[in-house]
Amino acid sequence: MTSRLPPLPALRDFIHMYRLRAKKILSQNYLMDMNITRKIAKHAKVAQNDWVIEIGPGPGGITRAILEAGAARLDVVEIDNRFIPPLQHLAEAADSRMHIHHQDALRTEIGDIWKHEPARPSSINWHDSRLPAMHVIGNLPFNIASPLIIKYLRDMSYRRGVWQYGRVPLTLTFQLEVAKRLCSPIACDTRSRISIMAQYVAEPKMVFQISGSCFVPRPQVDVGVVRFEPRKTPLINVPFEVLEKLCRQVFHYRQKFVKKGLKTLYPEELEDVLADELLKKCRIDPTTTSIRLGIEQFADLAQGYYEQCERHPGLFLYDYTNKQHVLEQLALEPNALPPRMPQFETPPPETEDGKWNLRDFNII
Ligand SMILES: C[S@@+](CC[C@H](N)C(=O)[O-])C[C@H]1O[C@@H](n2cnc3c(N)ncnc32)[C@H](O)[C@@H]1O
Repeated sequence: MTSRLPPLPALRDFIHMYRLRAKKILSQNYLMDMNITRKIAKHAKVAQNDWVIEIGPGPGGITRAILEAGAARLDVVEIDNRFIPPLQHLAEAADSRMHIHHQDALRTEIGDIWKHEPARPSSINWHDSRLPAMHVIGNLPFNIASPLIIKYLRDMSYRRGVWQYGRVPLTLTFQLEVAKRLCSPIACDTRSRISIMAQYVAEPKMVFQISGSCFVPRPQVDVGVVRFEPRKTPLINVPFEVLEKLCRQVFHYRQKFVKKGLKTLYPEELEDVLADELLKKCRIDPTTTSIRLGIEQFADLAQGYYEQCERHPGLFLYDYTNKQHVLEQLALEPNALPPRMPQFETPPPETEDGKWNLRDFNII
């Protein structure tokens, strides 16, 4: 079922009416084809009465599609003041369903937007198979897509922001190369830090691709639309920041033996001992490469590295590019130990015999 909007000027006319020339500095590439914007809303699974936050609505192509799909409430976050009048035009047509936030998405705590809204859809327990009737959607500017997805994955891992309400799905666009990395399976050239960070806490799926020629102005690259469904239980049990640091160093030398990247986690005097200890404990061949490591091996590495950081205060703060870094001094810093793992309620057993295995997830 769709919700009709009263007659509005066509998107193209909107652009002319409000003189909306794309600004390169804000990576503005508009989607003018309503068939594509409706396809995004459909793949995001927006249903009648759902609540949605849209990042970077611009002239409002996806915004219209979300309203047409029947969203009961739509909050849009847009940084460029030139879009506010056309968005207000749309909001008036949407019969108080739409709310505009003229601000920077990178500085916006999207979880706060609905905090004091009593009519908000019910929260749903993370272990429930159902998802809350809420969505985050955006055709993101390429220049903020990466920091924003990292922020959202971190919030998801801590079940904060909109994820305090349950496993709210995210549907975002990325340049195709980044979309492929997010969804990359093991042993592919596209496998990278972001593949692990996205896949341990969510199930990212590239739902369709959009040719660059569908955007105005046309970007140099094609685009992938990725839908992230948060996992009931993350596949790796260490704080987000610890995994992020481990992955950054492990993927530092993609073509080299994994040990070379791992060594950059430690000060020179400890690098061989601690890298060997970790590899041995995780039963990982030191001559393998990072792209050949499965999520299960990352889970072991992350757990082992976390324990090392607890045993050697200051290690978590160590940065091999900073020549001033000395472990004894870092150990005196207030945050010398890694962050604590957030405590969530124990998940119910996944199978009849109460056991579950990472191999049940087909991404290893
Ligand atoms: C690629 S355009 C997409 C516009 C529209 N969603 C569409 O599909 O046609 C990205 C939009 O994000 C906005 N934007 C850029 N940086 C932003 C930020 N930090 N916070 C919020 N919006 C931002 C731009 O002004 C622009 O409207």
